[in-house]
Amino acid sequence: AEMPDDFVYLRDVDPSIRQDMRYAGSDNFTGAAVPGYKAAECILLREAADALKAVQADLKPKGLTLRVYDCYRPTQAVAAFVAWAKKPDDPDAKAVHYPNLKKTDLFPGYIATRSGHSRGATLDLTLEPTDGAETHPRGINCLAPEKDFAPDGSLAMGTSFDCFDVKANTQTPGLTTNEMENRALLRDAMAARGFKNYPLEWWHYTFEPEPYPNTYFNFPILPRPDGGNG
Ligand SMILES: C[C@@H](N)C(=O)N[C@H](C)C(=O)O
Ligand SMILES: [Zn+2]
Repeated sequence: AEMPDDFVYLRDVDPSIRQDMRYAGSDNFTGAAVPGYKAAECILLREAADALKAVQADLKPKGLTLRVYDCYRPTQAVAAFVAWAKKPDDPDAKAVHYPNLKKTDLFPGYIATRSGHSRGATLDLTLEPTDGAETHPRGINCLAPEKDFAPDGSLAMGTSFDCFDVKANTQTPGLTTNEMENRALLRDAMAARGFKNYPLEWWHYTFEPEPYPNTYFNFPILPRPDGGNG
């Protein structure tokens, strides 16, 4: 299947939004590149991408930029997550991403068996200073204490991305004032342009009303047709 006409590469809509597409490489909870991610590109429905561009513009005067971790997710990738759940733990990936839970506890709350990401209007993201260094350390426990920033240079949110734990719940108790303010900053910036947060994961947002509320797409994420990859 090919990408339908109403999907776009986010890079074509707003190249200033940082892209750190974790499922296209091995730095994710499965420890390997995920099937269907053949390029490190954020793809979204045009309406969602346009709204995200508006969020990015709103944040610019604050010296902040969005950093996206996952956007459209093919259903073959969701199937690969479900298959992953049936295999034994990789101790390293467990220690980083779900130190307190069993794989079977992760579904469907933290990892969906039928994901909104496959409908094209959902994405995972955070905030970071525009002038911050783009670092990408690996293997750090996602619950490790953060000061002002997460290990990847993004704002401290209390956990890093894809931390499957009660601490990732957006309104979890025990956050510092700074972490609560950062989560609220992201939530308010996204809400202003039509995105709704998923209460179990501070990083997960859906543009509403969804253009395809009942359609789950499975076209692969391919390199941008002009060959540009960044
Ligand atoms: C796996 C995580 N990044 C995520 O997106 N979780 C939600 C529940 C989903 O899979 O749709
Ligand atoms: Zn998500």
